[in-house]
Amino acid sequence: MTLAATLDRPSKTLRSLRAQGPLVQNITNFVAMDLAANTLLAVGASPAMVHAPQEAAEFATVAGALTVNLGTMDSHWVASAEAAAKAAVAAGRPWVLDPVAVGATGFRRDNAARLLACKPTVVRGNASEIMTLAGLSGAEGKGVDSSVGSDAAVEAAQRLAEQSGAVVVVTGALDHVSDGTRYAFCANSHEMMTRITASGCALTALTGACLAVEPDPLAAALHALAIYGVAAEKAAARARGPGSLRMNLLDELYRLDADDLDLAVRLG
Ligand SMILES: Nc1ncnc2c1ncn2[C@@H]1O[C@H](COP(=O)(O)OP(=O)(O)OP(=O)(O)O)[C@@H](O)[C@H]1O
Ligand SMILES: Cc1ncsc1CCO
Ligand SMILES: [Mg+2]
Repeated sequence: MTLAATLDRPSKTLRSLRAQGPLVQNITNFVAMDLAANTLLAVGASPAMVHAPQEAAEFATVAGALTVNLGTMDSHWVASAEAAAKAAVAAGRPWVLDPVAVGATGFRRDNAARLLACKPTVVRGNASEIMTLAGLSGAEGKGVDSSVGSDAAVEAAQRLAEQSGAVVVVTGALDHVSDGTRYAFCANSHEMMTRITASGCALTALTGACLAVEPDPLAAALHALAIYGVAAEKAAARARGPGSLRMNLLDELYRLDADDLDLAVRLG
């Protein structure tokens, strides 16, 4: 399958990110805050971790995009996230849902259902999470990690996109994107990325940044995967292990040349 010409140039989105430096609000987990904020800064965006019930919704009307990650929620944070998501939608701002470990507990399933009802622009998760949200059983994750490969969740992604109206991203060895009608994948990445906690959560934050500068949500999600995947490959090539991979990932996101990106990316 050949990719539409509008989708196969992630350099355009990277250049827009650097030129516009979008403000991205993140209601994310305690583990991910540092990596997600540094990922956004490295590509040229401005992160703000704003979750207090007194301000989360107000801030969502000002930020270029919102991301909500259900990794370490409590009931107060869920209420903040729901209010912020509704405010973002009312203000015409895109928002991303990351349903961390949604299959693990009833609390997480309830939280994800409440947030899905607030119409996310993009849902980004691993294969177990996307299969659970699509109502397919048999793939309960191992806590926050997936128990199956991403290829097993392609149909679930399409089904969830149709059900929810969101663009759905499933990450893994191949990263898949569906809006229910259109489909694309990104093959760039490195297996060692699974040894860095919150590497998916940081990608969710980057997806928010891309949505703030690219109006087509499928293109924005795919280009976030491309930018992140190419940077991850370059970072892994020089890494001695997960510690230096994490450091190199931020360096490579910062250094990534837009023309090199289009040459290195493997999209389909
Ligand atoms: N088997 C794999 N081979 C190569 N890259 C992978 C593999 N699995 C995941 N990745 C990459 O790792 C990153 C995180 O994806 P993953 O599916 O692990 O997210 P996640 O489970 O939500 O992570 P976390 O919860 O730790 O934030 C993505 O960039 C993805 O492409
Ligand atoms: C390890 C962990 N636990 C809750 S959220 C999180 C970060 C990866 O999803
Ligand atoms: Mg995750």
